[in-house]
Amino acid sequence: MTNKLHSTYRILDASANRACEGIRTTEEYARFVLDDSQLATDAKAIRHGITAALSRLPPGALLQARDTRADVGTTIQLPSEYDRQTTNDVLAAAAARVQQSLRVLEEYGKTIDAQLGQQFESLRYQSYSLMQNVLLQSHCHQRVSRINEARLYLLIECQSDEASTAKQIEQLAESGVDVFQLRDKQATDRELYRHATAAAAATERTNTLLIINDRVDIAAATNADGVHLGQDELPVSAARTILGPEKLIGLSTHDTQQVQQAIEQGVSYIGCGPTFPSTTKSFSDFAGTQFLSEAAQLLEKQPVPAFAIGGITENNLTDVLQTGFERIAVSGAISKSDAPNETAKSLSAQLHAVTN
Ligand SMILES: Cc1ncc(COP(=O)(O)OP(=O)(O)O)c(N)n1
Ligand SMILES: Cc1ncsc1CCOP(=O)(O)O
Ligand SMILES: [Mg+2]
Repeated sequence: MTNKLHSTYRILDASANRACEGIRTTEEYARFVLDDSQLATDAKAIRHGITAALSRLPPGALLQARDTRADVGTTIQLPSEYDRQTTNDVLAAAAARVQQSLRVLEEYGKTIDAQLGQQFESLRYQSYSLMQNVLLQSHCHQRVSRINEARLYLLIECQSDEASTAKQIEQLAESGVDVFQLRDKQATDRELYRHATAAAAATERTNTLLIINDRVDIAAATNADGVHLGQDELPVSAARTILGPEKLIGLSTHDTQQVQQAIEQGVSYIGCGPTFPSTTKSFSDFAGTQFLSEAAQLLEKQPVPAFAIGGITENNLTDVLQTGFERIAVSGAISKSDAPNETAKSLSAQLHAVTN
């Protein structure tokens, strides 16, 4: 074997191993984090495709060329290779590894035979769509687990400018707010769009969620996590058509029949109320704590995250918790407080004390 061919085989061997390891890492994520058998099967098919492509080479050629002890690359390590905080960091690193190594396989493969290069090119394209689907599913999965874990949900308006909206989110996220809903009935479309864009960046930085009130279009056009709909607004199915499978859809409910229908429509969460008279919205009828108790019972058998809403404050939170609800959505309690961050901390602590 010529020296040139020997080096090429070493490159193909190392890159095939890296690609297969990266795909295997993705496959485990699809299988054990996402519980998605189709994505796990797609990943496996790409791994097998790599093995099939390499079978065009003389049997044992790659193994014979392997010389790990003489490989100068095994000792080159960057601090970033050890920086993995979450399973998503692992997935992102694996995705980058797969794409780089398939490109290397494609380029060096071409020097051996054009068809080998083509096979790796096709596997690289397959890996792009696999990674895209896994990442989309992973976003969706993260949103669903965040809304499940959320306890304190805050409705906010656009502040004087986008930076102030973002700052408000950052401070209140630090104080325990898990979900922010941008609800501003006065803002123009352009203002709403700009503030939603800034708010989405702030919720991403703080690992919280951003929901847009009423406006499916703004939720779709920005990086928001979803939309909140009322009973007279766009049907859930229509919002789902616009938003696709990965965004959250919340629905307001005022009686148990609406709760049952919301569950059947596959909403991501529900708002239940109004519970008490509110300082930010006026109502003629109140579903009250009786409705919360009935809804809590219904939700025991068909769990969907549910947030009690309407006039909830530190003073009446115990009445809400007694109904079996463990999540609340508020506006006035925090936005009209003299010390919004302290109020948010106190509400969050009380809510977490119930479930911990
Ligand atoms: C979490 C949550 N629950 C209920 C509502 C009320 O929504 P809706 O009935 O559509 O009324 P408006 O907010 O649009 O006035 C909500 N916004 N959020
Ligand atoms: C939008 C909305 N829907 C029911 S109450 C309410 C306003 C927010 O609630 P509060 O200010 O009373 O906490
Ligand atoms: Mg509405």
